[in-house]
Order: sequence, then structure tokens, then C-alpha cells
Amino acid sequence: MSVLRTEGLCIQAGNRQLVRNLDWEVDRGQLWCVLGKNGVGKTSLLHTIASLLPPGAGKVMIEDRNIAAMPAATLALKRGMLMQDQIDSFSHKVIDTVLISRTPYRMGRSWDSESDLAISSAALQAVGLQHKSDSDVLHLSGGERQRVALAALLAQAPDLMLLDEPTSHQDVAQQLAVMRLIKKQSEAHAVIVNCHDIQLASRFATHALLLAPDRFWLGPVTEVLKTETLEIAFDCRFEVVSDPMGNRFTAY
Ligand SMILES: Nc1ncnc2c1ncn2[C@@H]1O[C@H](COP(=O)(O)OP(=O)(O)OP(=O)(O)O)[C@@H](O)[C@H]1O
Repeated sequence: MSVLRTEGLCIQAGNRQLVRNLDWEVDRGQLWCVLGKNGVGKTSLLHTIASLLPPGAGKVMIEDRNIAAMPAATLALKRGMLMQDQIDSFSHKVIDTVLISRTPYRMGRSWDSESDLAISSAALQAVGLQHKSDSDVLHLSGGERQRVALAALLAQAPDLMLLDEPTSHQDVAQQLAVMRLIKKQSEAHAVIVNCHDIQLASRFATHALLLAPDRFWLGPVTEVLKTETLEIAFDCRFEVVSDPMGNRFTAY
């Protein structure tokens, strides 16, 4: 039984069909990168899988259960999402921001347990921000704030992790650190990452879903990320150089 299965999934934005008839399975041990040009529907796809948007047609199943019929409390244990942007309206501590993601485990308890605190502290340490634990979340840099959101997802530890451009605010060293951390997570969780960086996808992903306006390609990353498919999807030319750390693609 796959962690995620979509059957005939269609996604609409107004009158526009973004994704048509997507049959897709994602399992533990797999790290999928979703790629495609701006506006093709990557975020809409993740939001639909997270049950934040209804599908135009078809089904999203997590462990063989349709998410449309899943209670919110169950869904919160099954899937979690790092959003493209984090918006904070009020001051609060970094550690409290991470602790909120332990809510699905509280089962009626209104306080944080020692275990919640230990798991949240470990998650902050994993993203290199334990020293910011007591800082005000409003005082973080964009890259730090994004990694706090990643820590919250680690602490939530859902079976299916959805990450919308998790490296978009990270410097080059942190991009690698974040992707290594995500790769590690994919050993025990099913992971889907929206990604604009073809090199990072080629290096870290096991599988790719490449979206184009009227079609898509999905499968093992080396079969999907090829000059022929990328040229159709992005509407520009590509050259590829084979590299043990993942094929390197240059757009021109
Ligand atoms: N609430 C909405 N109502 C109508 N159209 C929407 C809505 N949200 C998104 N869209 C449209 O759906 C399309 C897909 O948007 P989406 O954010 O999924 O693209 P994306 O592939 O994630 O883009 P990017 O790479 O720029 O983040 C876009 O054309 C967008 O304008």
C-alpha cells in the first residue's frame, strides 16, 4: 500500500485545466521533485494533495483512504506541508512555532509534554537553529524563518511530507544542508518537493514529476529529467553533462 495514491486527479484554476488525469503513487523511501515552469500548477497540486484545495476530478488517497473523507485530526498526522511563504502576524518564540506542529499528538492535552519539547528542540537543531529557540519569530531572516517552518514539519513527522520550494530562501550551503535533511527524511517518510532547481532535483530526488501545460512525465529522476522533456516543459534549450552527483543541466 502506497503512502500517497492519486487516481484520475484533475486540477482546475478557474476555467484552466492545470493537471489532467494524474495517476501517481508515492511511497516511503522515495523523494519526488515536482518541476515545471511558473504557473504550471505545482503549488496547486501540493495544495490539492494536502486537502487545502478540492480536486477538479479524481481522488487523492493516503494509505488507501480518500482524504476527502478523512477527519482533520487524522489528516494532521498523515500529511504536513511546508508552505511557499510563512506569514507571521504576531510575536512569538521560535520554539513555540515548532511546538504548534505537535498539536495532532496532544489528544486533548492542552500543555506541551517533555517529549513534544524534546522533539521540537531536536528539529530546531536539525535545521541549525537551536540557538534561536527563544528568539522572536518576527526577528528572523527569510532563510531562518523558512528553516523554522521546516523544523515544524520535522516535528509534526507526518507520513507524507509536502514541501513547496524549501530551498527558495537558502544560501548555497544551506540549500545542500536542507536537501540532505529532506533526503534523510525520505528514508522513513514519503516526500514530495516542489523545486525550481533542476541540479538539486537531479542530485537528490529518486523520482520526478515534470509538469507542462498539457502533459506530464513521471518516474525515476534519470528517466524524466532529460533534455527532450525539459525543453518541452520549459520552452528553452538545454545541454546536459553527466556527473556522478547528478546530471548537470545548462539552459540556454
Ligand atoms: N485562487 C486562485 N484562483 C484562480 N487562479 C489561481 C488561484 N491560485 C492560483 N491560480 C492560478 O493557477 C495557476 C497555477 O498556480 P500555481 O501557484 O499552482 O503555479 P506554480 O507552478 O506553483 O507556479 P510558481 O512556479 O510560480 O510558484 C496560475 O496560473 C495561477 O494564476
